[in-house]
Amino acid sequence: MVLGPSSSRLVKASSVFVEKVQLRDEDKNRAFLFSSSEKPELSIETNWSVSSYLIIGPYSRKRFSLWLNRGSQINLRLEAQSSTLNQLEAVVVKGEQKYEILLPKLRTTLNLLTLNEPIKGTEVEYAIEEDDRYRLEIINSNSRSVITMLNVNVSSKKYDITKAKNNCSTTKGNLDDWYLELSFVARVVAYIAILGLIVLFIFLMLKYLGACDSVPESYVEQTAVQEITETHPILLEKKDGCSYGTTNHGEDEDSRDSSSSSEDLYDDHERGEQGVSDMSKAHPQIDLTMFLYLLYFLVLYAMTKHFLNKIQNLPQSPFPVLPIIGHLYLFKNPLHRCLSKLSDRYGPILFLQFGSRPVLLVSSPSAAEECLTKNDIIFANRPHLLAGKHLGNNYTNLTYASYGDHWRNLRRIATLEILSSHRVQMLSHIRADEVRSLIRQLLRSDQNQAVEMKPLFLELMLNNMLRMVAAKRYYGESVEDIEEAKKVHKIVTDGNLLGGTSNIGDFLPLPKWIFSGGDVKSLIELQKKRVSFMQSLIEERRKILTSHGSSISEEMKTKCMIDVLLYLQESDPESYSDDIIRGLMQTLITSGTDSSAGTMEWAMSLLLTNPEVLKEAQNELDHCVGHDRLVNESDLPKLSYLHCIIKETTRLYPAGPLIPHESSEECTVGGFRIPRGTILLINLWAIQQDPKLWDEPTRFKPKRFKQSEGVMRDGFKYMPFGSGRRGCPSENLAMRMLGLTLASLIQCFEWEVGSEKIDMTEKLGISLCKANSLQAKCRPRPIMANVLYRI
Ligand code: HEM
Repeated sequence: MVLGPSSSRLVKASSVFVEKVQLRDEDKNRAFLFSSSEKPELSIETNWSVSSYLIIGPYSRKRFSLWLNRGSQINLRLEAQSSTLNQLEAVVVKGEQKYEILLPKLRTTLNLLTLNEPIKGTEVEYAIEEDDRYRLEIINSNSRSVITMLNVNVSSKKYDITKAKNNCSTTKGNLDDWYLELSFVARVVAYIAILGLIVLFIFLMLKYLGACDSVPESYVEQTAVQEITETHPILLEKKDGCSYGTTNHGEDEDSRDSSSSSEDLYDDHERGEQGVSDMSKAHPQIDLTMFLYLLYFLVLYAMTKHFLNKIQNLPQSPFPVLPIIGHLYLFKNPLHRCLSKLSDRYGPILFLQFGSRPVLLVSSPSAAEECLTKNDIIFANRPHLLAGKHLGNNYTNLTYASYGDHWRNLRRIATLEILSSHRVQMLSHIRADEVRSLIRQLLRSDQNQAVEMKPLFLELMLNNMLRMVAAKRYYGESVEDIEEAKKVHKIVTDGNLLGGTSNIGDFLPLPKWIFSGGDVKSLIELQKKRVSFMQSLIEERRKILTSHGSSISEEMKTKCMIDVLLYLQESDPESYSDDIIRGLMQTLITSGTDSSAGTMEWAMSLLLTNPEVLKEAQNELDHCVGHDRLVNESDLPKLSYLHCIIKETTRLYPAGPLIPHESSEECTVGGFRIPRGTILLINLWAIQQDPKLWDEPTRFKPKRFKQSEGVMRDGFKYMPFGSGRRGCPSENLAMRMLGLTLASLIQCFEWEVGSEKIDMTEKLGISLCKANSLQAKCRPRPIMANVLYRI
């Protein structure tokens, strides 16, 4: 919670439910905590003021959060050079979740000192009408940084704590946000007592309904009446007296009896109908009983689960958790956004139940750090899901394998033999070739027609990966076998589609075939095709290598990944079996194509919606590379603005917005107990757009990364490639590919939006991609004509 200098905040906690309140003050601001059985009066008034010099960058803002109670007054005074003052603004924003900009009570302009350039001031005053969090924002709309003097004068209303009992301490005179943490220890006894009362209440209700319920008996009786034949009603009529024909009653009665048979029949028919209508009344009662039983069961289950979580010291969990489906009823697509909302509401460490599977949802850098450093090995497993079983070769592929010797061996081969800086550098000609081929394709396209970008980026990445893996390209120029290309395209796109879909059967404690029979069939079919395609590539390379016999050169042995691995297979057939080679090929092709192609598409979409950023990137390229040659990979370190663009794109649209891991043993996160076998989801998307960590988090502002050039991580608040043991092994390759492609497209073409507005809707498959593909128009830049002519 936020506090400010000399302020007080009232927190209500019922002593029935709360046993203890703890205050954590990690920044050592020193805060007092008082407890009182009565609500204290808001009657103390204190004045405090702070003056501070601020340096605010161009088009940016500085913010400070305070807690103010109703009746407080806040006065802000800004002083700055007169030429900048008009573009400086101070506002107060109210609210913790929903923001509301307050209007000042008073606004005056002051004439102050006169130096070389006169310093002028402006003053605003606000009256606070509600206890809430308030954010002071100083907005600089100048195109240059400004130095400003900010004076804050607050007349603050505080609660009178003279009648309070316990306390602990503070005072700090600057304007930093003050975050304290209050935790409430639940009074378990109170919860159990209430649970008992609810159970008793439901039980009594059921009992009461049962006692009043003569329906079941009459229901049976009436059913009997309804089933008998025409003569039976007369028999029934005599049931309580004597048997028919042996009566002692008088004649009248006899005659009435005999003559009344048809009436009785009619009466009984009516009674029969009565029975039917009673029966129809009985149904709602039965339904109600069933419903109450169900409700009783649900409440009991949810409350028991809730208590157990508290008793077991598990993190907070949204209430209620339902039997069988757990919290699945809460989710909708896209999952990362939905989970982010849950974290906003319940906190950054949440314990969820995806059907029968426990899930730890983490949405803060500190909790992510705890999972990926202190508990790195414990969380180094991946969750076992259907896709991993069928597409991951029974969880033996690098991405799906559990942490252990097998995974270590695969990871070693991938990082040393395939994705090492040396090998990535050696294969730079492939990337350059493929990017040039993309440019040629765009040059041939109709300039008045919009081009769909995603298929082009996918083909670029696929050709690139297939050439690295098997020295073979499948698309575009100089590809003869179109049918084969289509087949490969389908295998890869189906893999992206099915690999990214979560199956409900993964989470329900029921046999998988009930919910995922169809999905499993498609996964098995697809995997068969993938295995046969990968094996055919291995055989092709094996044939080429054996045909060269011992005359094979060092250069040939390292032409592509399969060659390197087949060569290693000779000396260590077990570590480099065909199975392992196939698995690695599959992993690289699947992990490498969609993530990078998707990021390229996001980056181009963002550039087209922010033409000033595109222009600045083009200027940088013109300045650093010029117009006489095409940009190449060795230029990338000089292109710092382009690097910021890529970082900002992966901040807003990380290819893996939810990083999935699983715990192999019990551990603690944020002081909570996390059981073994818990799926960990780090909501990277939520962390990278957290308003507490990022200024204007949803805006595309590449310059925010200007200070951290060259690095692709900022602690645990920005890590698009993950972190720790299971972090992406291909960051270097991906960054080169992204950098070279975007730089070439920006250097060679002028870009325009293809349709009126670019739709930025997200779709979460194997990676986070655009729901609707980007359509863009491009014209070759005349200034690059000489280069493009030769390309
Ligand atoms: C923009 C491009 C990319 C992004 C943003 C990205 C991001 C990620 C992330 C977030 C993870 C999970 C990290 C974790 O679990 O902690 C990951 C894992 C992985 N990535 Fe990437 N990736 C990209 C490109 C690539 C490429 C081009 C390849 C391969 C050629 C690749 C191969 C892998 C593999 C094999 C893993 C699994 C590692 C393991 O489980 O041990 N990625 N990536």
